[in-house]
Amino acid sequence: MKLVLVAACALIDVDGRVLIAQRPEGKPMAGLWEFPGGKIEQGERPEETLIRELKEELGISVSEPCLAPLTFASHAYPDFHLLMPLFVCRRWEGTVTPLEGQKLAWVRPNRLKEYEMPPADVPLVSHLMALL
Ligand SMILES: Nc1nc2c([nH]c(=O)n2[C@@H]2O[C@H](COP(=O)(O)OP(=O)(O)OP(=O)(O)O)[C@@H](O)[C@H]2O)c(=O)[nH]1
Repeated sequence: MKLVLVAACALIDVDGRVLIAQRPEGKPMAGLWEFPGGKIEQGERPEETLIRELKEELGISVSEPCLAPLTFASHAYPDFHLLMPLFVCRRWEGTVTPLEGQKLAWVRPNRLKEYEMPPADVPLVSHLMALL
């Protein structure tokens, strides 16, 4: 089984809402809502992945001390095993902008269950509810 490492980040705004993004058409699991992030590339640390992905996907600058580890997902998909650390971030520079045509939503943690997420993400929601 292939192990896929992905770094994900829950951005949290001043009202305690969490940012989720909808996977665009044409990608696996299109239409599901997920945390911004992406695959950890060779030689990258998860924090570096997130700083890169948050810039590419959302146009924001995040500094490493603002990324706090919260929990992780370990989930067996049919074709790979996903290991995904989830960080939280409350401070960034710039305006969150959907640079890859994705839909974005700022959601209170107790309403995250109304958004269909990949199966790996479902157990993460209760951690966010406990935090916020
Ligand atoms: N970013 C992100 N990926 C997630 C989450 N949950 C989850 O199962 N994943 C899975 O982790 C992988 C993320 O990699 P990605 O976003 O870089 O991958 P992708 O499908 O866009 O592929 P590509 O980058 O090769 O085009 C995908 O298989 C995605 O379905 C999540 O909350 N955030």
